[in-house]
Amino acid sequence: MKQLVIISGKGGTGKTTITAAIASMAENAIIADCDVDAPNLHLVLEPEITEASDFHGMEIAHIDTERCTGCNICIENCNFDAIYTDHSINSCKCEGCGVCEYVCPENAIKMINNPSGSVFDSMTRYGPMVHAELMIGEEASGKLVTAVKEHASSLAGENGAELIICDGPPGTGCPVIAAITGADLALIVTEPSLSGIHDLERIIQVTDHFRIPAIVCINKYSINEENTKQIEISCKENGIIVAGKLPYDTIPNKAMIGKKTVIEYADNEFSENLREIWKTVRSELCESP
Ligand SMILES: Nc1ncnc2c1ncn2[C@@H]1O[C@H](COP(=O)(O)OP(=O)(O)OP(=O)(O)O)[C@@H](O)[C@H]1O
Ligand code: SF4
Ligand code: SF4
Repeated sequence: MKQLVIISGKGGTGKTTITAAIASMAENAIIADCDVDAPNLHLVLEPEITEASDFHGMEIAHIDTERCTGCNICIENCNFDAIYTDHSINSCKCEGCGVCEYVCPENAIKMINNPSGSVFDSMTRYGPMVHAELMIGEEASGKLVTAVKEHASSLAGENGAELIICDGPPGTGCPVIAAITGADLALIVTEPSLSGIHDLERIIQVTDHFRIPAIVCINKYSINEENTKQIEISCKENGIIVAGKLPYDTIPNKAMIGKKTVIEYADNEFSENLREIWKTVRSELCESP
């Protein structure tokens, strides 16, 4: 079984548009929305949830009021002002450091699991999908990405799937690292804006560092053909394959509004370009060790 992750560095370059299109062309695949901070693949693929499970990001403190003598040592030692004067915990402020549990002379504090999101196993018209949501204000999205990928792997095992397609998060931080971990290939969707080029360089440093083979797709290339050329030259110099280019077009927006993938929405040059990109991605996946 192979794992493809679609990432970009810069947000809004078209990862989800391209992931949804690939999901509609791939066969025998599991789709995983690893953009857990701002998931939107479900808007196009309209999954029906078959199972929901709680996600516990990090532990937070809990005070047993029966044991507590009110000495305030915990309040004095909490660096996050997370303990109220009535010795209850502000769950939004608690960082789960465990200092209060350590200093409490009455052993009145325990660290407990804090539900901070959900993972959903679902079914779409293109096969099983895993997605997730974080509760408002919750962090630990890297751990939630890992949970989504674990669910996707076990669904892949149950269904005998040959491929997991992960829509990755933007950026280069912890959630991205969680998303690319174990991937056989990263498809980097970039755009020829200055920030797109800058973030392309940064995300390639990340994939290089973790030794994940990467190829590039230049989306919205027509917004700046000079910069597009620059990206192509730089990829060539660095031995990175450019799987294809897509022009700026109204099709992706119209398709998204109609809850369709670009492949479902249009049968024209734009969708043909996407089919060619998928062919290249598939052959690179087959060649990955
Ligand atoms: N080739 C294109 N031409 C014009 N608009 C496009 C093109 N590709 C994508 N878009 C539009 O750009 C916007 C962002 O696309 P999309 O949501 O796929 O990006 P993303 O990288 O997944 O974003 P995020 O970082 O927020 O997850 C959407 O409105 C989409 O319709
Ligand atoms: S340190 Fe322990 S006993 Fe003291 S106020 Fe905090 S919870 Fe209560
Ligand atoms: S676990 Fe850390 S952050 Fe949370 S209440 Fe205790 S001392 Fe404060």
